[in-house]
Amino acid sequence: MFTITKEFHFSASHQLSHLPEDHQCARLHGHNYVVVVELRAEELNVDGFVRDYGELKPFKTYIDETFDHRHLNDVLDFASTGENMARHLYEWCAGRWPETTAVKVSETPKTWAEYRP
Ligand SMILES: Nc1nc2c(c(=O)[nH]1)N=C([C@H](O)[C@H](O)COP(=O)(O)OP(=O)(O)OP(=O)(O)O)CN2
Ligand SMILES: [Zn+2]
Repeated sequence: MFTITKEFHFSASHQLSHLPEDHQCARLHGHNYVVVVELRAEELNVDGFVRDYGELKPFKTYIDETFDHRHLNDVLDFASTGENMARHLYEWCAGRWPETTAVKVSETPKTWAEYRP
């Protein structure tokens, strides 16, 4: 089994308004997000790739245009927890690249949320 990963970055603000008022994440704040997409294949293609990293460029475009320097509450119809973001981004990738196996999202240098169905 072969596994490849590629990392993407964006900066955004959000507010987890469903949390109690005294929760720090209920306040408006921002993160420098890191997203890692993982793809797997039993066999390599004729180029020796699981998939060319360059083919993931539309994901960078999607992230840049949809999330970068935006307020996530304005662009998402679900609460922007790391877990929900990871699932949303996994579904976006898996709909295009069937080799997608997981997406991880980091909000801070110490935290990671992963969606792996
Ligand atoms: N399971 C989750 N818990 C939390 C999420 C999340 O998405 N999933 N999000 C947040 C906050 O938005 C943010 O990520 C901050 O989290 P936290 O690590 O608690 O904050 P600090 O960086 O201030 O933590 P320190 O331990 O003080 O460094 C919260 N929880
Ligand atoms: Zn946050």
